[in-house]
Amino acid sequence: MLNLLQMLELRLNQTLPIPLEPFFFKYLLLAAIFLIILYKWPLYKNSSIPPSPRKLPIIGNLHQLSLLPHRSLQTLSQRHGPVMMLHLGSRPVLVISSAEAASQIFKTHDLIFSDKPKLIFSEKILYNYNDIVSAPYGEYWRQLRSICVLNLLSNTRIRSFRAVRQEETKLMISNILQSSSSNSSSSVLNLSEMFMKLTNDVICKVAMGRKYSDGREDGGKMFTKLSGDLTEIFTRVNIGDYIPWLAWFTRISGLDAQLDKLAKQADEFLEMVVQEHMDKSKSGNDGMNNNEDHKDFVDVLLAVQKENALGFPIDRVGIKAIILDMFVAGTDTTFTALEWTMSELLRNPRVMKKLQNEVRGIVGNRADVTEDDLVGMHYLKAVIKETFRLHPPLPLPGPRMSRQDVKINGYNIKANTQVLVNVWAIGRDPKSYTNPEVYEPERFLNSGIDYKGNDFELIPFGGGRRICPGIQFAVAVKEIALANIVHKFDWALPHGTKAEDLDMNESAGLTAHRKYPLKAVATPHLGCF
Ligand code: HEM
Repeated sequence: MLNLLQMLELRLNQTLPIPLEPFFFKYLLLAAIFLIILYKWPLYKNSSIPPSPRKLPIIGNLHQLSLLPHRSLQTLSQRHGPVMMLHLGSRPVLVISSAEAASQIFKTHDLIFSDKPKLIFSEKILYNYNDIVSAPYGEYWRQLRSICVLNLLSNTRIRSFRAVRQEETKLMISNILQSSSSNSSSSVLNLSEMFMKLTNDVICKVAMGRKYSDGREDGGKMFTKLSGDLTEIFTRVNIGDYIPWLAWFTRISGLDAQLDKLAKQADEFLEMVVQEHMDKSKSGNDGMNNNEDHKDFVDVLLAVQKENALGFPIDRVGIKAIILDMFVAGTDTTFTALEWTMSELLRNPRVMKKLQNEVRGIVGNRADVTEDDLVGMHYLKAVIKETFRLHPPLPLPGPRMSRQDVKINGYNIKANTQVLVNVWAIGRDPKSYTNPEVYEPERFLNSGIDYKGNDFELIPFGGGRRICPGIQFAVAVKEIALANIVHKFDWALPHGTKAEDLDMNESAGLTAHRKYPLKAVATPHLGCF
């Protein structure tokens, strides 16, 4: 080292017009080394703040995120650890990538992390944070959530919609049967489209009393356009949410105007739905809706409003915001879950066969699988868990926010820090699962691990007090659809595509759909029709 310094000193003295004092030279060199170390040295050498990849001025770490941020974040966390601090623009964002660290967010410090940050999407579309998904933690959120949990998504209410699930599944099965018996190219089914229609129809019927997917004049067209636009807008990142002084970009990029237009369309549609329900109720023309079992969500919410049943008022905006939440949070996620499950089954014929054996063993040649049959289908439940593990529909759920300073893994986290829990990376963590990249439902057969928020290695629905209230709703739709599909048909990929060649890429956006729709060919199973 000393020799190297002396050589450098000699070299510089030969190059520069004035000779350097040896004393000055050494200090110059030491300063340079110090600066290099400071630049190279990761921030986490300061043990009180979480490790952090090197950031650039202004954009912070934004350049390190790809269109599939859960994958880029997994790679970064493999270098920097399961508790890592990024800067998205000027915004510090804590990224959590292990079950242990997630338990600190969702359990140990759940109350501190129960807030949501302000994002332009929520402001414009979700009634200025007046819905459940984006409301700040506090009394208003608690009230809406309790309406949702007690009145809309309770076990009793979910059970009461059993007939809707069965009926819509039956319709899907008859559409599959129709296509499969034609010998034309239409016998290749677009399963993604079918699953989307199924979940949309179930949620429309349950929430608003009827389907809107038929494209009819009275709301159908409006709804179809609205749900397409909502899905599209989820793929857009608003740079102004991360670099506040670039908020003007939201305006010139057209996003601002697009959000305003979408918000107006959504409100017009919901206003029409609520008004229709009120008119029916006034005219006494709401048919069976006096029967608690046949009430849709709008009926229930109007009754809660009228009777002040929960001891606090709920206004019209609150009602519309809750109904909108059911779509925004419920349709895309549930359909995506079905899409990935069927993709994995087509890619893993061994698992498909084993599942078919279980379902056919229980149901036999009866025409329909009923919800009572599902109780004994343990392999089906393992298949669903394994798919949630590898393909959580929300790989990186919307951020939470810390409400006060707190310590995570010994690191100081300041109040108002956004937190992203990388659910996708947690499901593939080799510390929690052996051969994590392999699709193997058997791993859940003799395991108590569930997705209801207590086992942090499997958290597709999040955790803590803001855990998804729609778990049962989503799983009920998924189980009955899946069991019927594998019971009644044998499945193959189109045009002789080999199972291992099925494209499994994800699309960009908050919900990770398949990048390309899932297409397959169905052959009716003898004796099931
Ligand atoms: C497979 C389907 C679904 C998945 C994977 C899913 C996942 C999630 C996740 C990850 C969260 C955020 C939780 C957190 O921050 O910890 C959430 C919140 C929420 N979900 Fe779901 N969800 C699904 C279906 C549904 C359905 C069917 C509904 C309603 C009908 C629903 C309604 C909600 C609501 C209202 C919230 C906000 C809860 C709050 O902030 O208090 N979800 N969901």
